[in-house]
Amino acid sequence: MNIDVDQPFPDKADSLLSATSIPIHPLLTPPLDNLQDTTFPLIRSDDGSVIKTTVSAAANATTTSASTHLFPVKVALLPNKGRSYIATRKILPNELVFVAEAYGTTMCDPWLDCGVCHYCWTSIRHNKAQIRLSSSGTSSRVAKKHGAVMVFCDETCLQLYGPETARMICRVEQKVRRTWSDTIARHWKLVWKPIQPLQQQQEKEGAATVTSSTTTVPILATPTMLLHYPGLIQQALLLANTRTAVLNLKDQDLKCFLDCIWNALDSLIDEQESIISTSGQDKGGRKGKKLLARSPTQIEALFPKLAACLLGGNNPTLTIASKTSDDDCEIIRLIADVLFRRQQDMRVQQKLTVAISSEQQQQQPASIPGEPATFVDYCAMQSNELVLLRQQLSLNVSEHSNIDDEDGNQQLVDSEASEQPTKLKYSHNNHMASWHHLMSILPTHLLNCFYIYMRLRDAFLLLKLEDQKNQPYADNESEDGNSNSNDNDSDENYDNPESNKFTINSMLFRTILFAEVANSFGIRNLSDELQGFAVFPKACFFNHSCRPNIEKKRRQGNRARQMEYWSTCVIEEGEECCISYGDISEGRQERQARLESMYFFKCSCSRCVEETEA
Ligand SMILES: C[S@@+](CC[C@H](N)C(=O)[O-])C[C@H]1O[C@@H](n2cnc3c(N)ncnc32)[C@H](O)[C@@H]1O
Repeated sequence: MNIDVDQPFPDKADSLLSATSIPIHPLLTPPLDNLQDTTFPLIRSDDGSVIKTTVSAAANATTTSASTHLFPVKVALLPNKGRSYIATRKILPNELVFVAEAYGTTMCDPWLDCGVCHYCWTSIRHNKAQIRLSSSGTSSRVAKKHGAVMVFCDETCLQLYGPETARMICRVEQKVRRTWSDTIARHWKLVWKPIQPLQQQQEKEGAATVTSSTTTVPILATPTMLLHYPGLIQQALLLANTRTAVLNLKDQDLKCFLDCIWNALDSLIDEQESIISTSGQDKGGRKGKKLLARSPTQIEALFPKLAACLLGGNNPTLTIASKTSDDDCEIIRLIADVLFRRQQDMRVQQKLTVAISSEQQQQQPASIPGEPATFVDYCAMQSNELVLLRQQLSLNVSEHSNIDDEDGNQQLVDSEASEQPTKLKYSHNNHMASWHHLMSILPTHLLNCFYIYMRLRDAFLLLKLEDQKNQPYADNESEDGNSNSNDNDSDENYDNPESNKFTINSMLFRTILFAEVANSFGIRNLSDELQGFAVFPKACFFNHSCRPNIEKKRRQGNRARQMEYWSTCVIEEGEECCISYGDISEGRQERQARLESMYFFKCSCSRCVEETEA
């Protein structure tokens, strides 16, 4: 697999954080208080109890910046393995070398309301604090059974988790869990309103070309036009129009191909959403007047209809009123959790920017090991989007070989794809034919990602409308219905701040989703049952070894949201510190096959190298 592990997403982090000015809820990120009452290094006896505390001179000397120097590991770049933790000094057996805090977490459905705390994942014994939203208004049996509920040991755990985040996740869940209505969606007519005809725009701005790493591709649209779906669909098809061609794309081109498709999907969704929310413009054509011309039932049917129209024809497993999949809800909860925590980070960042002068800011280290993770750390994790797509494509490229011609040459199934840009006439139907061709060459897993994204966008739209209904322009409209606002008002002035929290685009969605893939840790109880999963961005630099020298353990009590990393043997200074990703008792071939299919890499640990040589 040819993914560039040395250059994952980090460059995106800053732009994602600053991209929007979404208001955020209060800071509720728990402090890593364990660091204050723990002296390092800890030495653990064989039975697990801490028997000896020897504080090294180096650790003693650094009393100022809490965790910076406490952990005897640092991130280094290793050949063929990307980033990894290495020891900064000799580590003795049974030392606690690292503690990581979970950032995004989600509970598996069966555990939602069965006495496991959403914050610390331990069984709730005594008190119980709950965030529960009424399940009224939803006809889903699943929603009625579970409702939208999150339970916590007590107020402390709830506060540490964040009551606002919990409430918002419950609201999202409630919307996601309702069944999409087949009947209403069937009668709902989508209105396709091109923002600007393609040909007109091209004539005005002239055609251009872009050089990808393999080919020179004519750009069918200028940068402004790239925001609209016809140009994006054409662009993607010019890069690859068969499964084999997609599989053969170099990483950079494959990313470009995916960007085009996701942006086209965004454009198609945005167009429909904007028709719904701006069709009631006032006489002056003022933007942002959310006078809804559609009935709530029609609005509810928008996304089911869109999903059927954009994905249905090519995904036999998808029907309009697809049953709520528990798996979908689990990942949606995780994405919502990360999204809302990102907003907390933005609040903190804003505060920091005010409090710290720019000179001081330059002195701040980018990321301190052991400090609570932020969205920037989340983005720094390796994204597995490309490698996952390649895996899924190669799995079923042979099943769909009829899409390629007999010689394996690329075949333009859709005649429009071969047309010259200047001859193109704007026709929504033509573009939809190209779109459906694109969908037909993508693996089902990617269509499912689109589906999850649409369910999330749908839930967010409904929540925004719900909030708007509760606060209908009270501040902006006088009794006679005329606006009191001046012309400089931005769109945001019409929005309720709460609604602004329900904002996502495909870039953010992909960043969160594909960093989670193969980077999250399963959360298990003492009986080894999977309760949920969580992402520990700072622990994600522990590479795998089939002969690990680090063992991970969940902390106990209400620190169970933290993961501890203990040495299992002597680790010399500069040596790589590795955990094992799952079972290592199998033979070499089984181990390697599992690692490749689950984590997308060929293991190059010392044991695998030795066994291969032998
Ligand atoms: C959780 S990440 C670990 C951090 C990663 N090295 C990075 O730079 O972000 C897992 C990825 O690290 C690489 N990796 C981990 N263990 C490895 C090993 N034993 N051999 C080769 N690559 C490994 C693989 O690319 C794998 O997908």
